[in-house]
Amino acid sequence: MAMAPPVPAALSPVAIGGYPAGSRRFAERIGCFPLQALVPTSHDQSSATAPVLPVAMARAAAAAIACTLAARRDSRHSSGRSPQPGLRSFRPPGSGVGGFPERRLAAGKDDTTGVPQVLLGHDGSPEAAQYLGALQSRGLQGPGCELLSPLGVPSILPADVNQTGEALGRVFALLPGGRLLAGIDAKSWTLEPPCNGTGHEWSMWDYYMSLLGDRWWDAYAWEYWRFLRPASPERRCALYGPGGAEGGALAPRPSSCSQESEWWAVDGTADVVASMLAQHGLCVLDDFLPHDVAAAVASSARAAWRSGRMASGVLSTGGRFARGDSVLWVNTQDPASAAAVGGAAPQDGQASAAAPELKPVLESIDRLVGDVLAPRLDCDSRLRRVRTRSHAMFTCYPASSPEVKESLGAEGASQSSSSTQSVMQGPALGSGNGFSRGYLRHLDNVRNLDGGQDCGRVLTTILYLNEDWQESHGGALRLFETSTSLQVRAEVLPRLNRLIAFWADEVPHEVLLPRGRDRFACTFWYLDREADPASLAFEKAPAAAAMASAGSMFLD
Ligand SMILES: O=C(O)CCC(=O)C(=O)O
Ligand SMILES: [Fe+2]
Repeated sequence: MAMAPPVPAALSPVAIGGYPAGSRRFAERIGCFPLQALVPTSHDQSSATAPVLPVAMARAAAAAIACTLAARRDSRHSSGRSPQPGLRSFRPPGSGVGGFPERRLAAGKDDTTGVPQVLLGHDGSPEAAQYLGALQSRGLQGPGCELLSPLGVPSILPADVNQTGEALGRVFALLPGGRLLAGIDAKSWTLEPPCNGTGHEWSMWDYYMSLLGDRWWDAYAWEYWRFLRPASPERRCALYGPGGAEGGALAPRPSSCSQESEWWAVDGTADVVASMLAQHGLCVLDDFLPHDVAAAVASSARAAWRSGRMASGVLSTGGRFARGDSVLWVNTQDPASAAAVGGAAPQDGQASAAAPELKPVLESIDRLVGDVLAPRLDCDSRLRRVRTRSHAMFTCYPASSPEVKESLGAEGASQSSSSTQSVMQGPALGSGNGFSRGYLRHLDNVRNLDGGQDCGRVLTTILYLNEDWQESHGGALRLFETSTSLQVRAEVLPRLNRLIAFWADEVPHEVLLPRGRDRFACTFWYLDREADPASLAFEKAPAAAAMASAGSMFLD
């Protein structure tokens, strides 16, 4: 992989634009590019390894922006109002439409010499002009910085948007080495990571993909890498112990409990496990089950995969590229009756196969949730409201071929000049065909997000099923902090008989690409809604237990 050219000192530390909180919907409305507009800054740990957006792509994206702006301008002129962002209105770059000065962009295209050269453009709005002026006064000036402004494109923003004071215009820039900076301009110049694992984010990338074809991946990866931050020292120390490595066991079985099969339910240990969930939003238990129980489930999952019964994971919104797993919903008993209601094919979440080996697993996980966690987290009303459990979902993330070019993975990270920074794998995407083989950052329940639907999921629990899984096999579950989307909270390898539990509505996470091995897991969700064809009553539900101890006559 080509190293990113050194960041010219003249460009640092200037940050351009970014999405202020709340502007995301607006971004969708005008079909903006989700690239953050920024220049590497001194506090950016990853800039040394941030890949360069390929020049060809930067040019394509810039031309696409210009085309979109021009198309809007034309249609505003003809219809008198601004159209919705139209994916179809895009004309391929190079067609010379849109009045974008290709000539000028070309001047920046082979600037890998380190001579600062920044080409800037904006949509002609006074705010954007002012914004650029301010940038220039902060160092973006001189012979290396050429202003392409205005482009003759009037502001695309409808008056009501201006009144919100959020979004003011648009600026884009082509930086040395082909970095394209584009974004919605706003009053705030704060740098904010672009996304928090929402469907909105995925729709944006869908849009982006429709503009850029397969090259969208470069942009995604670029932006991802740009913002990715390793877990904070405090979190690492609390989760893994001093000097502990990511991917290790978080709550190892104490040797004094070695004879217990449910060692985690023993009083002192149970307290540790519950406080881990309370403090960190997740808990991880190694040797969760007797080894042969876990091994039986693992072979059942592998058999399901080999038999071809697993189907591609389903997403309800956006993100055609977002997940690369195959899944099979299973139940402990013959699911035919649930699956074949009215002869219809089973829906997402409805079991379509029986896996009797799951019975002891379910009993243990129910015990963990109902008897260990719920009573100890009594002050957290989320667990008290749990009533049902989803069917179990077997997943397989098929191995990416060893030669998958992970241009943003360990190879890129190892070029980091910082010895304190760990080598971190790139985003959950396979390169080349633009499709994920992992699962891009998401939340299992988006109910806390603006306009997000509540799917009832409270706690996600996953049992991993891969014997001898090493770090070199990739495939970690990467969990992020809640509010800072690319700040890593923890990374957990999918080792056989490891159980993880985390809050479904609070912990964004992604599955990184497995390398050279298929990756198997079994997931259950605990829900705060009534049983339906995709879920079963959870007998150890804290609410039920409380009623039982109170001798409620309504308990059935
Ligand atoms: O398998 C994993 O580690 C996580 C999968 C996941 O995030 C999901 O299915 O929602
Ligand atoms: Fe998930």
